[in-house]
Amino acid sequence: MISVKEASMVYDNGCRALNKVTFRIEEGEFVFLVGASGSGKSTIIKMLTAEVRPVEGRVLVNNFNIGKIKKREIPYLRRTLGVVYQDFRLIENKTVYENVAFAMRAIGASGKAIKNRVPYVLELVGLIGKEDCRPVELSGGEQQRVAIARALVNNPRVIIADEPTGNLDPERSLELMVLFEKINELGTTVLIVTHAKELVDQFGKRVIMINKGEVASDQTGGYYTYEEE
Ligand SMILES: Nc1ncnc2c1ncn2[C@@H]1O[C@H](COP(=O)(O)OP(=O)(O)OP(=O)(O)O)[C@@H](O)[C@H]1O
Repeated sequence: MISVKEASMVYDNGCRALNKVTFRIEEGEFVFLVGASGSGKSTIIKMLTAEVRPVEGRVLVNNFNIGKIKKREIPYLRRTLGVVYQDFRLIENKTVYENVAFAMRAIGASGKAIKNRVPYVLELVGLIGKEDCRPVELSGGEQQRVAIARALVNNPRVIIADEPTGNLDPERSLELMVLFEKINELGTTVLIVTHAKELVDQFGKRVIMINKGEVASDQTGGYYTYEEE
């Protein structure tokens, strides 16, 4: 569960990126986070992953209090979150299988657990047959699926994706959103930052719109609009 209450965030240079932001995301929800460039979406993601801290207000993520979290607790917070970035961030000299298995090894999973789990997530994201490929041998959409498999492999409670379709064509973007929907149906909470207006409208999910560091609207049902400055 994610609970953000009256949270503000100010960068070191004095830029007030978030101003008294409030929203709550329950277990199992599917939420789009939208807003113009510079409105504060990435800052919200950074706050949820404890890369930055609120200067006021309260932010709870899966029972961790981000304002008070100790440095040594941050890896445990992050294990409850699977984060997917626009630029994939895969390890270039490892295969698809190894990229995903690596995330399990990093938290000390047994060889047996890895052998059981990795094929399951690769099948879930539609990458069976690509296990031995290196990222350079894959399309953009396939690379993004590897990133999603890696984010999912440790069974996080929440998947957070920052512009996951930013580098994909409309057809691949739609397929990717369908995959996120499937992951959500299997029980994982999904939070997606996106500029892909058509997709957001098409899926009819809850949409939180950020404008100049504040929540401008929070409603379910798709259609949204904002002015790019
Ligand atoms: N490291 C930083 N130091 C100082 N100011 C920053 C930093 N990162 C972001 N900002 C500022 O904070 C505000 C919010 O930025 P943020 O990256 O959260 O926006 P965004 O909605 O994710 O934009 P985009 O859609 O372009 O990725 C902007 O005014 C930006 O200039």
